[in-house]
Amino acid sequence: MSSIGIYGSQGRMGLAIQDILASEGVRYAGGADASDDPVPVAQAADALVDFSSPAALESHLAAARAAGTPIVIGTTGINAQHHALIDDAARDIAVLQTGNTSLGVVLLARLVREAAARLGPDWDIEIVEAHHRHKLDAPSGTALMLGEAAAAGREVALGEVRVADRAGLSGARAEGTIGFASIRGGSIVGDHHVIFAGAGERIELAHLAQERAIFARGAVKAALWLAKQPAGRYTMDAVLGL
Ligand SMILES: NC(=O)C1=CN([C@@H]2O[C@H](COP(=O)(O)OP(=O)(O)OC[C@H]3O[C@@H](n4cnc5c(N)ncnc54)[C@H](OP(=O)(O)O)[C@@H]3O)[C@@H](O)[C@H]2O)C=CC1
Ligand SMILES: O=C(O)C1=N[C@H](C(=O)O)C[C@H](O)C1
Repeated sequence: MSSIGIYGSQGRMGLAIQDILASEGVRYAGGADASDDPVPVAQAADALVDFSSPAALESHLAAARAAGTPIVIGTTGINAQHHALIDDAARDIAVLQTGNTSLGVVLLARLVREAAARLGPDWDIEIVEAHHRHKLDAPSGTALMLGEAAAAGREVALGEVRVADRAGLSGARAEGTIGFASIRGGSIVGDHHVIFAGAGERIELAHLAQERAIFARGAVKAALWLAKQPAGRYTMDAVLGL
């Protein structure tokens, strides 16, 4: 039986993953949280999942690398420096980083890329996400992932067209930009709408998460798949065979 260790084990996602391990036929190798040493769990597990904090990413990657244990990074709010750390670790171990582990969102990103490629820049792209009141980062990792998909469809770099703040006298919308808006409230698990607004018509592609178990199942599936891969950086598309 394969075993999985969890960084962020006592958080919302950590507990959701622990809830489903037995039914997925997986052994729990233990977890680590803010005040714990990440090394023992890395040594005990066949694969790790990280749903904790960007501040912990460097030490979690170092522990996984030292133990030679593959790791799924689900933590969001990560920046270019974090991505460089992930690329570096992926020279020695298998690492999968994703803003969303659900099958539905991975497929949605495909559809967004396709729509963005077929609709010209006169179709404005806006991404609206809604999450629970406890979420720390914005835009969500998923919104950024969908933005990357839209930008890839248009063959532009997201960093050059991204607009995340329209407070104040922001002026008319610049053609070709991709806008982001974030809503926070109550217990919303995670909603994402990608709006393609044309002249006189609009297309909306959306994913509505109704329970955290969808992310937990995807994370476990990814970890079991990753445990069999050689060193390298992977995405959920590969896990799901898309
Ligand atoms: N990719 C995906 O599909 C999904 C990603 N997420 C992302 O996962 C992350 C966690 O979300 P969620 O479970 O809701 O958050 P929670 O705040 O509920 O849990 C975070 C957990 O991480 C631990 N933690 C915080 N800081 C550190 C640290 N420095 N070192 C080790 N552990 C730490 C906390 O431990 P302590 O309590 O001791 O501080 C806590 O157990 C977020 O970034 C979120 O956006 C969430 C859902 C799906
Ligand atoms: O913090 C959350 O809860 C979630 N975070 C991820 C994100 O930032 O996109 C995934 C999911 O939407 C839930």
